[in-house]
Amino acid sequence: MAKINIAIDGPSGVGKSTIADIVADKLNYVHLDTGAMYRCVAYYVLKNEIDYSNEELLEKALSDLKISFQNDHVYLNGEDVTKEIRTNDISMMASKTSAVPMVRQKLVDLQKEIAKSKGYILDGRDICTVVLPDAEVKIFMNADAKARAQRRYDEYINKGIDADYETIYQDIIARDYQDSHRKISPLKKADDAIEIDTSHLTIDEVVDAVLNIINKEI
Ligand SMILES: Nc1ncnc2c1ncn2[C@@H]1O[C@H](COP(=O)(O)OP(=O)(O)OP(=O)(O)O)[C@@H](O)[C@H]1O
Ligand SMILES: Nc1ccn([C@H]2C[C@H](O)[C@@H](COP(=O)(O)O)O2)c(=O)n1
Repeated sequence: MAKINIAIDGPSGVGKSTIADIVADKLNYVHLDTGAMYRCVAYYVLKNEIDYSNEELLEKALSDLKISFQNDHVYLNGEDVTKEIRTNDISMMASKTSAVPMVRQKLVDLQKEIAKSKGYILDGRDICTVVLPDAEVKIFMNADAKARAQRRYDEYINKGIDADYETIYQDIIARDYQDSHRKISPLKKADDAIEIDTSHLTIDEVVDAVLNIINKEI
């Protein structure tokens, strides 16, 4: 069966990467988690104490970055940063640095290059609107902020990570605001994307809903 490209956007913690991973496995597609790329930039900026408002310093930093994915692991200049990029500090910094035009330019170009051929599922904030506006399937996943905070809280507790529901909820609200109010490529539903509200759906139900949409296209 001929492969297509699938674009998924949505706010923080809605389940984009969980669903994209499962669907990619079922269809034998490649999942590209674009949020992980923005997280790598944030990690590099924080680790090297780079003033990202200084264009010269930022340009040099971006030219030094080599991001790669292998077996569900994320590598930054050869270092496995899979766990390190998932902290709350990195989430908040990624939301800030992703609003900088030079950062977006570099990562969007890379993402477009990677998904030049078919068989990719990309998830992020601007995939349907900017990165893959011609994708055959475009989905906007949404869920109530309280449901998203509860899921993230449960995830941390299950992993044995200390967590406070109220802090997670406030961070989600802050990140939603930043990601959807920035000047360049803000998070928004593309006019032609199909919206799925996952607030009251299980992971399996969301996977089924996504597969139903895809099956109409392939
Ligand atoms: N429909 C669902 N029902 C219950 N839990 C879910 C559902 N979808 C995802 N989850 C859980 O919610 C958490 C957040 O999911 P995930 O990391 O995939 O979201 P995301 O949209 O990729 O987040 P981010 O944009 O912050 O990276 C995970 O613990 C995941 O297992
Ligand atoms: N296509 C994308 C993907 C991510 N971002 C920004 C905004 C997020 O707050 C941050 C981290 O992403 P996550 O891992 O939570 O999906 O990166 C973006 O602007 N565009």
